[in-house]
Amino acid sequence: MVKNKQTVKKISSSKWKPVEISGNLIGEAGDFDGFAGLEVLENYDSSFLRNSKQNLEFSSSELDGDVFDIRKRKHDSDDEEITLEKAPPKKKANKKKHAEEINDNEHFPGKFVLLKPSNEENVEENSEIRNVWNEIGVLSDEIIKSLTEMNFTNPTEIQRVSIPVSVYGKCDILGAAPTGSGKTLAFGIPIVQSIQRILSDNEEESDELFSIILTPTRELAQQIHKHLKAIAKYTNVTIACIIGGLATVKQERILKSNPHIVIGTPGRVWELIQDGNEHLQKLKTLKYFVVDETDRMIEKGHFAELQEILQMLNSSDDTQKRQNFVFSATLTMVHELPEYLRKKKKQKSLKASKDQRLNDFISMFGMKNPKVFDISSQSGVAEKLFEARILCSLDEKDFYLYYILVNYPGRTIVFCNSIECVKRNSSVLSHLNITPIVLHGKMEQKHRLKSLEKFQKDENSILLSTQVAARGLDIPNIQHVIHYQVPTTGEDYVHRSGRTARADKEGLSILLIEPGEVKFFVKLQKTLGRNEDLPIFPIDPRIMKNVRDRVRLAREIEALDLQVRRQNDNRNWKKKAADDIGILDDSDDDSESELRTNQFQKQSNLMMKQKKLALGKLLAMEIVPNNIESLKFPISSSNDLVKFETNSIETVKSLLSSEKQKKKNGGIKLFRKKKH
Ligand SMILES: Nc1ncnc2c1ncn2[C@@H]1O[C@H](COP(=O)(O)OP(=O)(O)OP(=O)(O)O)[C@@H](O)[C@H]1O
Repeated sequence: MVKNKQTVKKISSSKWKPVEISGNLIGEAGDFDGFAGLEVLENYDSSFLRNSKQNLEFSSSELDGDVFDIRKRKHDSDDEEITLEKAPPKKKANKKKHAEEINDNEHFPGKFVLLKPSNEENVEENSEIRNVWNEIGVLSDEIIKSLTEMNFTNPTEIQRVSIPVSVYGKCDILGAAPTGSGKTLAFGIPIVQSIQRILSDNEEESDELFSIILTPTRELAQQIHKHLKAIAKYTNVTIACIIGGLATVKQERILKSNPHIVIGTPGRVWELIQDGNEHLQKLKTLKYFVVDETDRMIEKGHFAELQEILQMLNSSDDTQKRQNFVFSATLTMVHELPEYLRKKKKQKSLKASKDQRLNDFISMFGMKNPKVFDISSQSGVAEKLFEARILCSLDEKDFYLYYILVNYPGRTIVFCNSIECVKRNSSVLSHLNITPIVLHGKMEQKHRLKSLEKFQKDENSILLSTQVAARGLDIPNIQHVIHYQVPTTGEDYVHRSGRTARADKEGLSILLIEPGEVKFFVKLQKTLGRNEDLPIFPIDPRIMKNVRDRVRLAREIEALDLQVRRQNDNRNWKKKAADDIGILDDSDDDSESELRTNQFQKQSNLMMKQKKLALGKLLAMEIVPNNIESLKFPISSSNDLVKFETNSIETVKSLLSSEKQKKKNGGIKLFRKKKH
């Protein structure tokens, strides 16, 4: 009967208690075809399985034999069996309220049972969703209730594989999964559930600091705060957000209420620790530590404070009890090491291997029992992301940007590499009656938040942003991401593009490349391990003529506007300087220059007025000529005829299908990323 005895490590009886496991778990138990119950049992947290009387009776009787066949009971046709030591007889459980009677000898004969907090009233109404989520482990009713409310009927892939190991195994987790694949809840659910469990064990209210979650941007911290509050809505787990740019006093007040989870940016968290904040001093006994977007967090600019926090954490005696979560879409992306790490490691090679990279994280975070889940796609980007590019001169970038924005409505983010570029594009687009929302790191925090709020309200809004919006932001239904400039690293490209095509939706990323940026594009493709070019986004030349006329006028207006602004600034500066040192501004030279300035301004204003009038006329006309839909246009890459589509994703799809057809016929390469 027992065929696989030797494949199972003996588990000491003192550690063994029953767990109901349905569905597959991922771990190291390769011998069991992905069924990782054993790994879980080896590492499980004993507090998780405090038994009620009924459970004890059940477990004792069920384990009253030397062989316990988890697998057979799940899959009757399988003949593989698993040997476990029998459970020792137990004393009666003392906290009955905590142990829900989900084990039922009749319904689950022979199943191990995991105990969890009870909330009977929700059981029925959520049973369907519960069943699906229970495939990966038993979540509390309160969490199931939240998931139901959020309409999250299934765990995502990263949640499915990592939650059981986090919850049962209490392992440190290194998780790499595509953008928009639900990594937040992959660490959020286990943490909230574990704290909920501890709290219900302790009957009294707890003022412990259980978890700190660090993120690279303030907006991301706030988003995670909102997300975790939603999942913890029906639990008594309390969560606070501590970020820079907001009043410290207010945040200190929040910390006085001793939240169980603190989410924040490393700068502000470290500042408050240094200021001796009482609650944050409990950091040394932290149970769950998360560094989201970890690869970004170890880059210059964030690393200093994170390192301080890590030093404090790792110097504690309780380090071994801490569970660490390290997540990013680009965690395992092999890239050039930052210079300071290279120096530290005295490494000549610019590239770190994937293993080296993971080992760096493991030692940096003092992980003792790490499990790696790398489910990132081969192409590095989200599964449903369509990608395209446009190669053009620097001067033409504005034309193509406007072309896309005006022809393809839908929520769009345009990424620029600098604040200056964001400001300049914002001015040009405003003259074209497109009012983009602006976001960059030099804006006041409250304006940053307002920008994001505004962006989320209008389904056709356009956000012009620097890198600050690249990571983690989860804004629903973003149709396009336009890279106005080529991002300087593969990671930046993946994260920027990842603002669209989230949570199983389709999205499109378009790169605008000028000749000077080709080298960056090639580097980026290399980092992403690609050897095929991206498809060229089809541009209808019949529309381009109108686009050029409009954009040229808008740029001329912008240039005049800029000159006038500069002159005004200059005049104000001179006046202020004269006032400051008490000089009267009435010399002949000064009045002559003043006269010249006034004259120039008058002329500029007049020209501006004329140009605005001309532009107004153009803007009042249709940009897409009549009957355009009925006539196809040739695309520059192949001279094939393409139909003008009003949906950008459909445009790329139809292009891809014709490329595919050609490839079938032995023609050119197919550019679309391959599924792995
Ligand atoms: N199980 C689920 N079912 C449906 N939607 C989900 C599920 N889990 C998370 N989501 C939703 O998917 C979206 C993306 O999740 P999340 O922001 O956690 O992605 P991410 O993997 O962290 O992305 P990024 O790498 O860009 O930070 C969110 O809107 C989230 O609410």
